[in-house]
Amino acid sequence: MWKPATDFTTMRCLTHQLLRRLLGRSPLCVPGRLSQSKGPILSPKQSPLRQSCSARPGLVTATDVVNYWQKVFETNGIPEARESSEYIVSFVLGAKTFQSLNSKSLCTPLTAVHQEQIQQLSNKRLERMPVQYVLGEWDFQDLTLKMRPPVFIPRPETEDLVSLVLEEESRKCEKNSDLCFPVPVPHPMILEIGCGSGAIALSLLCKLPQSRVIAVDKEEAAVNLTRENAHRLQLQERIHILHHDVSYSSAKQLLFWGPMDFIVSNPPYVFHEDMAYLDTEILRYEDLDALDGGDDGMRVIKTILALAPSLLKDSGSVFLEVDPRHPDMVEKWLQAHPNLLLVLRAIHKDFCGK
Ligand SMILES: C[S@@+](CC[C@H](N)C(=O)[O-])C[C@H]1O[C@@H](n2cnc3c(N)ncnc32)[C@H](O)[C@@H]1O
Repeated sequence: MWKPATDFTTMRCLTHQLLRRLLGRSPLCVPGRLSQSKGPILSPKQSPLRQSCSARPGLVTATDVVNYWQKVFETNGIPEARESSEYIVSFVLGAKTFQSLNSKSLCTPLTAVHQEQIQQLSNKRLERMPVQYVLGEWDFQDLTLKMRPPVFIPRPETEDLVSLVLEEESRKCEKNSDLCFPVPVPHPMILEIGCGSGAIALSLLCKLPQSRVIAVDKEEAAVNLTRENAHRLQLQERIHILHHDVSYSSAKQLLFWGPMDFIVSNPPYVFHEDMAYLDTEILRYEDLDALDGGDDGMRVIKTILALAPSLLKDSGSVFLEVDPRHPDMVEKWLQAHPNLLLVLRAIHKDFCGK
């Protein structure tokens, strides 16, 4: 008889602690009440760039421009002003980070074209557009993924979720090789429910070269972006991307590819009443359905757990990213549904201890 296990793992981090760890990475994981946006105080069109030039009179360097836009962002209450400015300037100069620009690039006067590009991108940030959407790309694990509103921007704590699946897979392989007569381990089949930009699915495919992934999302924009990212990364051969709204009756459709070794999901899990307190960046630009988990944040979690017994292999596991309140709630829910034969096997905290 199969005995699926459920691992509960990291949860979306909504603390300033995270901001400290993330400085320079994501402007999105900061908690925040809906800010009272008053619009720009400084108009970047009245740019005092020339005054801030520390190269030759009349010329501006990358450092000047970063300092200038940092001030503009700060004056206008844009979170992570310095990081936003650095990301935009380095992106336009073809670098990932400001720190990676060499001293020559930092001292060379910027061209008018570069200044214009920086101005255009910075104006988007002034509208509270997340830096990831402003740049149109972002890194997740070792991958650079295209980003496009309103598809959910992958958060750094979700990298922990991917690592947990990888650890479980390598544990399984080790266990098998310890056997006197190791059996050939079949290539892992993974189902991701709610793939968004494809961050989890594509990272797993990259790290597990024998694996296959079925990536499902109910939003066409998400499915299209996952497909685009899969092609860009040349991973399209091992991924099936499905536009489907997963419900209690999805088992037959999802079983088309056979039973799964892993179901992984970062589902919408924000309690509905907390939605109004999310950052302005999120509320204005991201698909709120990607975050809103209903009254108890469990709407999609329950659907996944109810489907898991029919979709998993005997030794299969479910990995979910959840809110800190959810593990207890899930345990109670599983106790109330003993017919599912699911066991809550582990709870992992994310890198900021939540
Ligand atoms: C929090 S986002 C996670 C996206 C991506 N996995 C990541 O971690 O960056 C949740 C995703 O689940 C999708 N989703 C929500 N409910 C769904 C459902 N019933 N069936 C399929 N996808 C769903 C949303 O469209 C969204 O893309």
